Amino acid sequence: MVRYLILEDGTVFEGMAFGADVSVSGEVVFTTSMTGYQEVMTDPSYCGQIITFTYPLIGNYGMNRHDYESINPAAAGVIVYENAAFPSHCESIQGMSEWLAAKNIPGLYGIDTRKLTRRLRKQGTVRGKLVNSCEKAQEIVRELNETPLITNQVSTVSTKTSYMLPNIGERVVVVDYGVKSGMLRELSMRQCDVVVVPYNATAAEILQLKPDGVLLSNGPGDPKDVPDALNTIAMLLDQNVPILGICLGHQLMSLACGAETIKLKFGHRGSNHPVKNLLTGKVALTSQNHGYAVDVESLGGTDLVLSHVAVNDGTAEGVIHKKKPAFSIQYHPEASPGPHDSNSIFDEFLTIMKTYKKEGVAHAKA
Ligand SMILES: NC(=O)CC[C@H](N)C(=O)O
Repeated sequence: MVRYLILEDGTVFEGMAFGADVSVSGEVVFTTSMTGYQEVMTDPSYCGQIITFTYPLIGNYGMNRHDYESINPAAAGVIVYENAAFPSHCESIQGMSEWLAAKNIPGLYGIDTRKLTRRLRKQGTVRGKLVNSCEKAQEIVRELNETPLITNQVSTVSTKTSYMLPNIGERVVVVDYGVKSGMLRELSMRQCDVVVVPYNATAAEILQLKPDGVLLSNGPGDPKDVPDALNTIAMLLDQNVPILGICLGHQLMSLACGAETIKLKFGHRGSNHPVKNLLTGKVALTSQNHGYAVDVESLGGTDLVLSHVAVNDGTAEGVIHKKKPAFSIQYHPEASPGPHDSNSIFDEFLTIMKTYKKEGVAHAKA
């Protein structure tokens, strides 16, 4: 069956349908990851977006039981060049198309994904719609131009109630803005006693859980769409609670400290983005998925120091608080299938929590 991608500027790509038979609109983005499509498609940070894979063959090892970043995917749609119709892997339990159909996500294959990607790089990310007929293309283009991007993604993907992943180590409260299960896995592997709370949990509710540290998770959309989080984070900083912010969590912590965020032209999505640690001079390859970034210029008047930069475009990739036990990074140290260069970020967080616990600082005012 034929399927089309219609962009807000009127461009039409004709390809073939796979996955669910529904039409969706969303922000069209591209990822350069060569593997890990199951993790990408289930990462809640893609909520409302149509993901284009630049790697030409996707779906070849099927879908397995383990590689979910969330059980209910939030991505709007998927675009690939070739969709492997006959996956082969001993752990595969389902083909990608079957899985997408079950999750009500439409897919488009057989279009020139290089052409689409070049367009997104040139023009920046655009709104688009996946449809089975382009008869009403003009109407669709008008609709795309008149409808703003959705802004409620965090409340859509965040947990509605708190839950625990009990263990014997440090108590970490994870504020779920759209948390990837990989982050919880990294904390559990380090025996952290994890409590996950909804995105709108108040500072009082978080402090009542007596955290040794707070992890501000990744999540979808514009950080400025979650204004209530800023006050909560500022109060946690004020109480000297050790904080690690990742991706959206990093952007929110930066905003809470008075910095600004900007929208990137076409974002960073892929698993080989080089990041330079300005403190050690070392470069790590990282997995990334973000469309916004902390504005380097805006850090000047704040208590934040720029700790990491993207080698490709010089944008901010991490900050450290000058006076509080808090730091945050834009990339994904928990990345699965990798790279694992930055996995030690979780160990650093653990060290900070242990130090503060020993010195009794974290609970001093709680
Ligand atoms: N992975 C994330 O947390 C992404 C953060 C934010 N939604 C952005 O696109 O920049």
